[in-house]
Amino acid sequence: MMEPQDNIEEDDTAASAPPPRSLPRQRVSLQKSSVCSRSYFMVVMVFFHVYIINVIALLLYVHYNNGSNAITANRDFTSRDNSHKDTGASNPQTPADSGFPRNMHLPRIEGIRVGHVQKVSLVPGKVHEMKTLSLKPLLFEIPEFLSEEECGVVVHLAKLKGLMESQVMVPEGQEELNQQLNLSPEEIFNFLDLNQDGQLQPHEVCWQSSVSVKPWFCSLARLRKCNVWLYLVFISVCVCSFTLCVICNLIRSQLVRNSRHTWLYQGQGAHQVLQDLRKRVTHLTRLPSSLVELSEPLQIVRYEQGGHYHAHHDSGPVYPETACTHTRLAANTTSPFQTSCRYITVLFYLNNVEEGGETTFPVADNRTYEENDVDLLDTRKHCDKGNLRVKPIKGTAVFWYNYLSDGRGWVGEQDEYSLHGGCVVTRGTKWVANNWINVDPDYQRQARYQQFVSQQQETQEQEELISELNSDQHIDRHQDL
Ligand SMILES: O=C(O)CCC(=O)C(=O)O
Ligand SMILES: [Fe+2]
Repeated sequence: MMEPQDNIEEDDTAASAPPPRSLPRQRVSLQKSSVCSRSYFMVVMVFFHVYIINVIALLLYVHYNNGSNAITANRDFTSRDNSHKDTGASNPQTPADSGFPRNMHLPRIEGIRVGHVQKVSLVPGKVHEMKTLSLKPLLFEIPEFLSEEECGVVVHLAKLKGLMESQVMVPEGQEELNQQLNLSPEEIFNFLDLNQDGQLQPHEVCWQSSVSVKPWFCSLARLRKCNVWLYLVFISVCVCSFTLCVICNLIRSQLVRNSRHTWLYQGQGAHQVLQDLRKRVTHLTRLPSSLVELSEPLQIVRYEQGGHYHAHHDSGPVYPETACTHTRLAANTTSPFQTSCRYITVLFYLNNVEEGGETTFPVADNRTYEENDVDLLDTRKHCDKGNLRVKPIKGTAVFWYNYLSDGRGWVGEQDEYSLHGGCVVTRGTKWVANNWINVDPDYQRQARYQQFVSQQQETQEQEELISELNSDQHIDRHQDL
């Protein structure tokens, strides 16, 4: 664009003939127009560049917006609208025979109002009463869910199987050990996540830091493992010395939980009481049996006198990048974040506790949460300040939803009000059992998992049939406790 102007000037200077009289005026006007063209040119260029920058910005915006839409679409995948398509005809991966209907909706029991009692039929010839204890979380109590004998059988089986410490003390020098072991962030996370719910509660983190400043107690833990006699000497010293006992209690109160537990398989071949219990839970929750059957085994917990479980969520929040422990195998994901995706907790009381040991829901129905300054998570100190406490009565079951509904019949966000814990057992022992129903908030992942399991079962059945035919021997089913 500069060239025409230059040419004009060159043409002017090249003119060798004496300039006509009008030339100076013409030259002045030429110079004027040159100045105008330059500013015009500058303005045009500025506009041109602004235009180009705008176009690039627009393109970048569209590009990234599409990207985030993809993420949103991925998240929406958990919604029923999408799952209709994704698990339906458009998804050849979800077979009709995987026990996972294409339009599965999770029924959710209505609480109506606190104190509302509804009759439920769980076993032939008996009607149970189910009382709404709170709406946030949706929490119910069912007295006589188990008979006295059934409670006895479950406790007996747990004793036979043997219980392990629910939370072990952490040895000192943990960091150096980590370096030696070369633990990945995921492994360290799982290690810190004492209750394995996929998230780190303040107590879990606090416990780690308290360990580092109390090496003396860690030595106690080591001695306990290594030398029973030395440990007994320590225990005697603790019993005799008032000061030491105070410190012991302090440390115990810092544990997230002070209990022992074991797991009991409830599938084919398990004790009839355990199988019956699972069927009853299916009726109670009104969930598809395939979901209940593929959930965690029954967890039995024993608290000695002084035992507790600080307030916690049984399952953590689920983001698109969070994997569920139960569907992980089939999810084809390498996400370091995982949670147990326990949609429902059914808690059974297996004995009557002499004193204490209530299950607390400190923020249920949000009546006192805002006003309280105290640490409501501390079930040793502040159980009485929580909103709701359930007294453990032998045979009673309580159950609640750890997740809200997504409004379309599937699992939504974590229900923060489902925070709960076990108050300290002040006299006697406490036996409880947890039946957790695992559902992946991502419908597609749950579908793939169920498909995966049914394929495995088919292969196993085929193999069993072949080996039966080959050896012509009867295969005894494994009788698992
Ligand atoms: O012991 C209780 O009352 C509650 C137990 C509990 O929350 C659990 O085991 O996750
Ligand atoms: Fe719990």
